[in-house]
Amino acid sequence: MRLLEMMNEVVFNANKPWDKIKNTQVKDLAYNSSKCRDGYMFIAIKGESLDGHKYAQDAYEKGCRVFILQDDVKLNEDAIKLFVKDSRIALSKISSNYFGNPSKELKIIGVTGTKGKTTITNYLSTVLNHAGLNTGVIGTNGTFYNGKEERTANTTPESYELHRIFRDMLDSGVKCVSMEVSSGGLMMDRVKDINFDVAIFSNLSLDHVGPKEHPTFENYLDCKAKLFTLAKHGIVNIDDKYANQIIEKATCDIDTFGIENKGDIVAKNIEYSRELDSLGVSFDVATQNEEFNTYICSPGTFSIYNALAVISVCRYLQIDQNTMLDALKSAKVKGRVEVLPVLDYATVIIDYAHNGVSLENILQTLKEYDHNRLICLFGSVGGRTKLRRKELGDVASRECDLCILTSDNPDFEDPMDVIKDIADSFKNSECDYIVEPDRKVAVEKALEIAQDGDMIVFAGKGHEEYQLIKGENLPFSETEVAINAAKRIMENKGKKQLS
Ligand SMILES: CC(=O)N[C@H]1[C@@H](OP(=O)(O)OP(=O)(O)OC[C@H]2O[C@@H](n3ccc(=O)[nH]c3=O)[C@H](O)[C@@H]2O)O[C@H](CO)[C@@H](O)[C@@H]1O[C@H](C)C(=O)N[C@@H](C)C(=O)N[C@H](CCC(=O)O)C(=O)O
Ligand SMILES: Nc1ncnc2c1ncn2[C@@H]1O[C@H](COP(=O)(O)OP(=O)(O)OP(=O)(O)O)[C@@H](O)[C@H]1O
Repeated sequence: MRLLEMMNEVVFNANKPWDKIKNTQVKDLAYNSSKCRDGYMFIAIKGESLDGHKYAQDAYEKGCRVFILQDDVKLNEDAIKLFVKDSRIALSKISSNYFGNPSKELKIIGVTGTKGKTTITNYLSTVLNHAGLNTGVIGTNGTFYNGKEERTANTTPESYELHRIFRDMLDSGVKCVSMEVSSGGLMMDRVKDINFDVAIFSNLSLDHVGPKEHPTFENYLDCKAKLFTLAKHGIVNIDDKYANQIIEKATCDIDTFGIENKGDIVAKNIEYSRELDSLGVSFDVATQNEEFNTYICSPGTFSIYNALAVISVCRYLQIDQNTMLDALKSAKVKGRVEVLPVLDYATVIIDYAHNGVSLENILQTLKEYDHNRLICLFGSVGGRTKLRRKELGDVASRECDLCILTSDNPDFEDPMDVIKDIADSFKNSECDYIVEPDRKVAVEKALEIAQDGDMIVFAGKGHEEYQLIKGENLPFSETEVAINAAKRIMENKGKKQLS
């Protein structure tokens, strides 16, 4: 591709005369020197831990002759150096140009917020695909479209990856993209050159503030709000404490949703239902002109908010109402409040909740259903802040009847040290707990002690199919362990296996 085509709309100074730049061709671009090949352009980024400029020489040795730089670096005479103010911003524009600006031809819906991003994006793709709009998903669980699946390093991948994925989606017939937009992605300008059709705000609570993330909560909020300056239309959860601040910073028109009495669309007459293989909720949706009943097979108030976000998008995109309601009825997301129908006398749930806010949400939600004991199995990641262990321990010891403390990605830390920190929260609590560092044995124990009407939550792993131990992701499927253990238990009780 012509270098100048790639640099379209990028402001730069060059170390070479116009004639030389004008005729230069570039094969591809890379922001990591290890990915550089002969004829590539290298973009040097000043990162959180390293400075990409230090790797320019490495890129040169691999055959790069065009360099996008913020600072000058010493390179051989034949290197073309293009100086920009901010390399990450340049990366975004250059990537979009290189892949032919695919986001302009796709309908892109971005979801931001502390909780609910994965759930809303997946619900959206279920509904839109059901309505005949070929929809791809980008987020924490990876990238999915047309039967293709790709793991990505970030919830919101780097701009180069995003535009590459958009191009492939477009070429394979995708019309619409439902993507998670993390505050980190917004802070690092990964989505700067995306034309969002719709932006959604689910909620905001304290998270991702600290080293290598956001310096302050205000910065976290500002980054989330940025999405509403990149979109044509916004959809906001008006019941959230920070909704008005998001709306004030938005440059697009906004629709709102809420429960009971606020918002352009409102949920009311809420009823919970519990079956062996599902926990659901039905409610009426009221708009200015109409009212209709909705059912979703996910429990609690937060699921209603997630569904309202999806309903708002469908209304904006003019999706047929019956098609939408039909798809919402069965929309599920792997590892998000996923009910495993394995015991015929207790409800077993796998959920990704791995911080205080989300664990509190799921536990309080489950308590709204009739139950015997509420049992929670969980651990906390090793080698990270002890605050998360305390908040998880505090919430679980307050909300549950029994807890099973186990491992959750201990990495290089001794799982028993993490468990001891969590157990501190139980000192002044009436909640009993069992310690079992081996997560497989812990899951088996939890199912063995289950009684009639119990609700058992396996929290933390969600969709993850590994356990991070000593720097290595070792295969571990909580679902598989639970299904096998439950089969044995049902057999021993002389009962028919369920799944
Ligand atoms: C701390 C952080 O945010 N790091 C992100 C960042 O890496 P970085 O640019 O700081 O990388 P660095 O290691 O300092 O290296 C600087 C530059 O040198 C280059 N390099 C490095 C080594 C080498 O040999 N050659 C070379 O060229 C690197 O490619 C890079 O361009 O940019 C990378 C590309 O975009 C990200 O993959 C990476 O995310 C890491 C994996 C991460 O964990 N990030 C978290 C904080 C994050 O982004 N999370 C959000 C979800 C949370 C939220 O809601 O905000 C997400 O969207 O995933
Ligand atoms: N709207 C919501 N409000 C509060 N909690 C929620 C909401 N939706 C889901 N949850 C809870 O948070 C957990 C994570 O949900 P989800 O993965 O959809 O959020 P996310 O924004 O993608 O989170 P993360 O950034 O941790 O991946 C769920 O398993 C559930 O327990």
